[in-house]
Amino acid sequence: GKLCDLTGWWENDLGSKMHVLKVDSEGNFSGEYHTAVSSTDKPIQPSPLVGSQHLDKDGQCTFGFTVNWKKFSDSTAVFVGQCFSGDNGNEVLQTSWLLREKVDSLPSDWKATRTGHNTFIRTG
Ligand SMILES: O=C(CCCC[C@@H]1SC[C@@H]2NC(=O)N[C@@H]21)Nc1ccc([N+](=O)[O-])cc1
Repeated sequence: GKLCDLTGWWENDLGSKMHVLKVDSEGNFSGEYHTAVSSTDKPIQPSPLVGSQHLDKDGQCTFGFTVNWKKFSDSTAVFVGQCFSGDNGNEVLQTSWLLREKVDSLPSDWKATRTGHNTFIRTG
């Protein structure tokens, strides 16, 4: 089957958009994350992402990437997931994420990490 190459534009169930610029021969990639939601009241800005994927021939590769929200919030998200080719050939990315916000002190560390999941499909 075809290689699962994450290059391109993706949209998730929250309406966030991800642009993967280029996947190199090692599976490393970079891009930009345009989140549709945030828990900071600062204006949302596109934020850089870096990640890596497997380049399996069956097209159902696993991957991970990190988003640094440096432009508008002192927090970091990591996503891990797998690409699945639907029956109609459409690719779906099933992901889980951890979102770490910066907290003021160690006693607040317990409440600093959120987790969730997002599904992404390619945008036209
Ligand atoms: O809000 C933020 C930065 C934006 C996070 C967007 C998350 S990433 C996982 C999920 N999937 C998406 O597409 N979008 C959401 N950081 C932040 C978090 C917490 C606090 N806080 O003060 O609690 C402040 C800023």
